[in-house]
Amino acid sequence: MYDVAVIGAGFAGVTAARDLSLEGYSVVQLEARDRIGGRTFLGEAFGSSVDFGGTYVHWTQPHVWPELERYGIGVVTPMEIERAYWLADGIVHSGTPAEHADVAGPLVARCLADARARFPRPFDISAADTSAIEKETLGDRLDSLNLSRHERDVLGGVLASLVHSEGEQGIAQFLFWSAIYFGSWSAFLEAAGHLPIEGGTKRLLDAIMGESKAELWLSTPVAAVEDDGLAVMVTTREGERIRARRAVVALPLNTLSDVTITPEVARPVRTLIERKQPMRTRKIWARVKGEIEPFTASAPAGKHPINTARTEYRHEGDTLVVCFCSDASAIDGEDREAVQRALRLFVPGVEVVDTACHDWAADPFSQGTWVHHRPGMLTGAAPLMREPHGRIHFAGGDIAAVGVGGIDGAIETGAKAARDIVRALAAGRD
Ligand SMILES: Cc1cc2nc3c(=O)[nH]c(=O)nc-3n(C[C@H](O)[C@H](O)[C@H](O)COP(=O)(O)OP(=O)(O)OC[C@H]3O[C@@H](n4cnc5c(N)ncnc54)[C@H](O)[C@@H]3O)c2cc1C
Repeated sequence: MYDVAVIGAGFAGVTAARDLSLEGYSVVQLEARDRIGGRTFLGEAFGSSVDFGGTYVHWTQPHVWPELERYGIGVVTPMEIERAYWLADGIVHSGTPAEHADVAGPLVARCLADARARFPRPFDISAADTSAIEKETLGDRLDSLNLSRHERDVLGGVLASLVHSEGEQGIAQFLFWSAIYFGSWSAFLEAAGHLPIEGGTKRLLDAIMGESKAELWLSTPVAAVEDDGLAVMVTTREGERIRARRAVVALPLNTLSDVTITPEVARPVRTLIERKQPMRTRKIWARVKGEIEPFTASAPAGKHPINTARTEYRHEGDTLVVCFCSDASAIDGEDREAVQRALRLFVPGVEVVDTACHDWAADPFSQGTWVHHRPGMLTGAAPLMREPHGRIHFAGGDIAAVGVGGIDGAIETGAKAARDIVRALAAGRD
């Protein structure tokens, strides 16, 4: 019998496995894919390495930053952006980033004006009454602002990299993210999407794994996790059974309905698992010919197949552009011509040489991208999942308390699960 079975080897799982194994516990880590990293994935494209999933970190993020410092890993300085394009009311506008901010800033401020009042102490979600906003979707909020079509498109464009479905995503998570950054959406965006890890996310994962003493089993999807009152029995899809004193379930929310959890979880948690979280976006890398002028571009969800694009790196005389598409089904990321057509709306004549992407929505071991909670879930079911369920401890960026939706949150929850287990086992609570 192992002390702990950790299921999933994304950032949450590898953090939990490292921390527990360094405390002297025997740990087995079961991962469905043939690689670690989950929704972060440093892959090969254009004769180089690019991150197909989670990428950006920031020094204001309290969990990932100490990890980078622990292993002496830096971040990449982003390319200075010179031009902004934004699609509004059917017309592409352009200006300097400051001119775009002047147009968009007041609209974002109106949309998220109550962020700090709703979440005065973001680490304590019960600090204020959130019941009203937890019934509200992003679409409800946009409708309530009485915006002109032009204004709604400008605002929709600023939010677009984080939108799949205005009618399904709760406004609460937008307000929460803004509140973490003292009510400044632009500060949140800078933290969430600016600084890639030098050498890619795999470098940090490998550093964590290098210290971990856990036994890693790749290509081992788990089918069931049962707390039988004495210990936890983990059953793989192949039928192998592994017994442990405790288990960490560090799986994407959208895959949890494929795993039988016994005893049954609380009803709100079951609802969260069954309804899944709605984010089915797409991230596409485009190699564009030449060293083009550094730009950002935005279009509201549903109004263009590419909703945000940004020049990211120079590469052998060309430029790598990262694109986010609100709806994965709206564009085939492998279709060079479709990507070129979509980018030409913003930058006429731009020549796309090659594209690369990973389909996170169709991937059975993610079934979506980063989490965005439906109304009611951020302050309802997610906090319940952060508490131990008998000997089973859930972890993952999808249920994080502060870093919800990101690498930082994955590390936050992996470390918390490890602490909870160390405390429980040290107290003799098997
Ligand atoms: C396109 C994209 C862009 C993103 N951009 C950013 C960003 O810039 N910055 C940021 O901070 N975050 C970003 N994110 C979010 C971030 O990547 C995730 O929040 C974070 O990596 C989640 O880590 P995790 O360990 O909770 O889950 P995951 O990384 O999903 O790990 C879960 C693991 O469980 C495994 N698994 C699934 N089912 C089973 C099973 N049945 N049995 C065993 N194993 C199983 C999976 O294979 C996976 O390895 C992005 C995500 C995507 C998809």
